[in-house]
Amino acid sequence: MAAQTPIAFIGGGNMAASLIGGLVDAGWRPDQLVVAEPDADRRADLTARYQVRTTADNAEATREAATVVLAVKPQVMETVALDLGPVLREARPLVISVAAGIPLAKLGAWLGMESPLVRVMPNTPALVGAGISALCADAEASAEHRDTAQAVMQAAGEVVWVAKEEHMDIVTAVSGSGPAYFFLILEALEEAAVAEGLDRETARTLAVHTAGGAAALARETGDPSPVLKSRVTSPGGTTARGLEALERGGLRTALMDAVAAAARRSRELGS
Ligand SMILES: NC(=O)C1=CN([C@@H]2O[C@H](COP(=O)(O)OP(=O)(O)OC[C@H]3O[C@@H](n4cnc5c(N)ncnc54)[C@H](OP(=O)(O)O)[C@@H]3O)[C@@H](O)[C@H]2O)C=CC1
Ligand SMILES: O=C(O)[C@@H]1CCC=N1
Repeated sequence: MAAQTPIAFIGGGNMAASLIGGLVDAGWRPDQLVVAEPDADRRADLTARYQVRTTADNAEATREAATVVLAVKPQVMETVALDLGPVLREARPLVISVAAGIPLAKLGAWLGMESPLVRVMPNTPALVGAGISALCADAEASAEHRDTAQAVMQAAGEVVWVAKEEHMDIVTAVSGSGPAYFFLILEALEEAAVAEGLDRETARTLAVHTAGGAAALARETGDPSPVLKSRVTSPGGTTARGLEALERGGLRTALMDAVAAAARRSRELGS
């Protein structure tokens, strides 16, 4: 049967919704997307927000698709993949998994097919076209499959290819989970400003624009982080005192621990 719906999402949770929002914003027509999701409220919400078609039936969504994005939790991936295997083996769409930790070989064994499979680690800024996705594919994936996966993910932001699949656990800990680290910093900065006497709206505006501005400066100049940091830090000034307090408080070590812990969890999810 000819593929009528280019992309089916299996699982319509937070990550799928972020990708769908990014794709629709980037010009994908809602009728090119279908979402299989067990929760009726969630299905209604996705249709209301993005006008995409939804179904509770994973196999039905899969049969129509040229590309299938597996966006369920790693803990339910085995069940979902074992169920969908026969349909996927017959329809032969490109399968993209966004699940943390699950290696391609394991997914392939559950599905009963080795290829075409692409493993992707996206992040939620995909919703506003500002995501970054790391991709890796097995040796069997053709250039066409890689190009298709890249085109889908590029609609939601930047992409990087990762040569060694084992590095996907580190990617997950840095850019997959990373938005949450920055949101924690934003939350703390906002609270601190309010505690010092600023109104909340002004505090939030300052915190969000400062984070966005710092990221834009790093991206557009390409200058190393220590150099950018030193340009903010006037000798004997305010920033030096602030940075001293952050180092004393262990922010650097805490971030290193966070990435190590998240990468460890990714490996656990895949074992
Ligand atoms: N959130 C993020 O920032 C990122 C997440 N990911 C990956 O994306 C995947 C989804 O994560 P996330 O969106 O956060 O999780 P969510 O729980 O928000 O989404 C998963 C969705 O899948 C649904 N679901 C459960 N069982 C099935 C099933 N058998 N068939 C179809 N759908 C099902 C869930 O429904 P119900 O709630 O009713 O169980 C839920 O709506 C994970 O593998 C995660 O590792 C990757 C990168 C970033
Ligand atoms: O928290 C998680 O497990 C997922 C993977 C990366 C971001 N969210």
